[in-house]
Amino acid sequence: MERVTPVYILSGFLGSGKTTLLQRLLSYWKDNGLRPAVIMNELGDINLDGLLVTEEVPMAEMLDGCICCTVRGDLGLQMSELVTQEQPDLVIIEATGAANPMEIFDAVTEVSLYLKLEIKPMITVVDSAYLAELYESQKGKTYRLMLDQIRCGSVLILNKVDRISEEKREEIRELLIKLNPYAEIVDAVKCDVDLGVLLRDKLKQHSNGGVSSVKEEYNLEDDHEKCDENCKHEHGEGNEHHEHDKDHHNHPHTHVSHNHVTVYSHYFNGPVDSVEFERFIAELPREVYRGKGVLSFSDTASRFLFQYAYREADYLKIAPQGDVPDVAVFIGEHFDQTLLAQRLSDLENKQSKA
Ligand SMILES: Nc1nc2c(ncn2[C@@H]2O[C@H](COP(=O)(O)OP(=O)(O)OP(=O)(O)O)[C@@H](O)[C@H]2O)c(=O)[nH]1
Repeated sequence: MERVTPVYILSGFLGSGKTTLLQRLLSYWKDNGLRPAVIMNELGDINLDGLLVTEEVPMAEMLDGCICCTVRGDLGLQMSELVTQEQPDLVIIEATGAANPMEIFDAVTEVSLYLKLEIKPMITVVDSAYLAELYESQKGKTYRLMLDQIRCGSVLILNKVDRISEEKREEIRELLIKLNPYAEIVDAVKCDVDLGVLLRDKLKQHSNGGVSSVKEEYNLEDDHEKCDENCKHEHGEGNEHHEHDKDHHNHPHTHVSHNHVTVYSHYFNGPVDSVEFERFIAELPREVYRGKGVLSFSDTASRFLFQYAYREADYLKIAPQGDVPDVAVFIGEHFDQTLLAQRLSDLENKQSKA
């Protein structure tokens, strides 16, 4: 009998903790004798999150665009290569934090028309601190996207509760219940949740979902028009996304646009001073809400994976395999990319003169 491959989808805003959860899920499945495969989608042209996934996990990359619109057409090919060549026990898709969740469901459902897939209900990771802030003003595209991601999740991981008060946590929990009364809500720090319970009980009840049943269950409107609008915008005149050189080693600065979302990648010519870089990160404009990269610092021998999410920075020592350039990717809404480029070039120049 032809095997059916379960597909899990991880949704959640940029920097909410999807990769953190992915790492936990992969170890859990491995400990339980299963062989998962991963599809990673990144808005930028480099897969930095993939550096955190061990080499034995088969992985397909969908870079330089969003699974819900610009690179949507690649999903079928990536999925079919993974499923036929690797024959994994399951596939997990980490969408970009900017992805419209209904469009991801639609894209996976299209693929399931010709590949035997069991589409598992969506897991949405919620950045409780960021949501708490946006809830105050209750406006903006980021806020609306977060709400859509919450409405589509069957399990909502209320992550980063270490960053909010007990009182706020209750407020946000109530908001989640109001937005999505069907979902299981699990509070977490660093997505540390009981995965046995999550996968065995909480996700089981909605399995065999797929886009139509999820839509019926949650009474969701079809968002196609909205996405088409995004796509038109992306393919419109003057969009650098289709013009830039795919070979990042020859092209130091790239930028794409996911409607309101701006991505800027900076490839470094050499090491920079760690203190100066930390200062640069601390002074990032508020419109930049996500940053990640691999860096060599002139004042330390190691290389670092740096993370910046909702004004919190984190540096992890790494020794990446293969040819990984020094790069920093910044994601935000309408921020001034030339200013960032200038400041980073200044850091590089200062270093080369030192
Ligand atoms: N304070 C705090 N930080 C967290 C928590 N969970 C994750 N982080 C940090 O948040 C940053 C982003 O986490 P990721 O797991 O990479 O987030 P993501 O959703 O995969 O990010 P994108 O792929 O860019 O959308 C990292 O520096 C994590 O260490 C948490 O519960 N509390």
